[in-house]
Amino acid sequence: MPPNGQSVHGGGGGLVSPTAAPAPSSKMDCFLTSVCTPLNLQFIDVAYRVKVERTAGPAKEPPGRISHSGGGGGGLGGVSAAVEERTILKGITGEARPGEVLAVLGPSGSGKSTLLSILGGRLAGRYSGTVLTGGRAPCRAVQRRTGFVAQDDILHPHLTVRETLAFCAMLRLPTSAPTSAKLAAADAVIAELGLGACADTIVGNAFVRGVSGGERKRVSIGHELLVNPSLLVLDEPTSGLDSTAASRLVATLSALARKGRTVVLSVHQPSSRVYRAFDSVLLLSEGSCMYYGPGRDAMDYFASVGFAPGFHVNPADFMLDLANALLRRSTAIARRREAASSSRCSRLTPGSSPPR
Ligand SMILES: Nc1ncnc2c1ncn2[C@@H]1O[C@H](COP(=O)(O)OP(=O)(O)OP(=O)(O)O)[C@@H](O)[C@H]1O
Repeated sequence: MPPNGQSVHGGGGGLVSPTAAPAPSSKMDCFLTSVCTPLNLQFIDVAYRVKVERTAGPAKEPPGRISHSGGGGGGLGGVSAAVEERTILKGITGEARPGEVLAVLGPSGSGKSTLLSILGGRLAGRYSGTVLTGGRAPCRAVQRRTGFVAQDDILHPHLTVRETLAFCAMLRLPTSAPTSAKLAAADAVIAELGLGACADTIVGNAFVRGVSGGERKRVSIGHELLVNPSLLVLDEPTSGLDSTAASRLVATLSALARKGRTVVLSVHQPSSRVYRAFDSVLLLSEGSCMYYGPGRDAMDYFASVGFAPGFHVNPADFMLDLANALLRRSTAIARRREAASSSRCSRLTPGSSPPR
């Protein structure tokens, strides 16, 4: 069911008809003010599968020797490769609303980045299910109003924060806009993200000392903020930050959301202070949704289905423990199944010694 009972258009990647959000009154309005067009994001039954090659075969050659088998069973050294399908996301449904922060939580490998890539329009046409922005399939105009902050940023280490954002403004804002307006947009973003104190410090990297980790993340967010996005998608924006810096960053993102933006972020292990800033939470475990709803209701939900912690815990820690426990259980079951099927296979392989 689509959230809020809204009508669903299309499927198979969710591209139906191109429809833009209402245009700003003048071309530069959207870049120089903090007002943006609200954009509701819905995702319905989103699944993502990949084909993975699984190599199997004798591989009994002495080390350092390459055997050239002439076809049949294919591959080097008689190693055969079987292609199998792996489901990374299994029917994920939810909604992110303007003015709110939706956090995607889950253990490593649970599918957070994949889901965010889909919601950020980076895997268009490669997933099944439906993604709707403003009730319709995402179009180019919506993509232009979507900011995507990847986990690993690429910033020039020798430019200052101001130079970085000014350079980005020159590249990303319309060519018709005057240079002074672009520089003003960069300054507006510096002010909005609280980067004033380090505006003239170089960004730096592992070899050149520059701004702090938290400031660096803000610069990456500033890159996207320059186009005043209605939808801001951030993959692990708090990774590598201490809890104070993480909390400050999430407070900034929350403030950006309160101005009418839709903010979706993934986070690995938030502190309880950070968790409180999330309006909605989606908990993933092995590509399945374990919980989707208001962050403040998550503990009550898990208590209602028989999982209540015996003492006061950070809700995020508790939810990740549950997701990890599920992961360990299903991994153990998969291993047992695999062991059972390989024992059956070896019984069937001609010439193989019987299993002991
Ligand atoms: N194209 C692909 N081919 C094969 N496996 C993939 C592909 N894309 C993702 N995966 C696998 O899907 C799983 C989910 O990956 P994803 O990066 O979304 O997880 P994550 O929750 O963001 O992890 P982390 O917190 O460690 O970044 C991982 O096991 C990953 O190896």
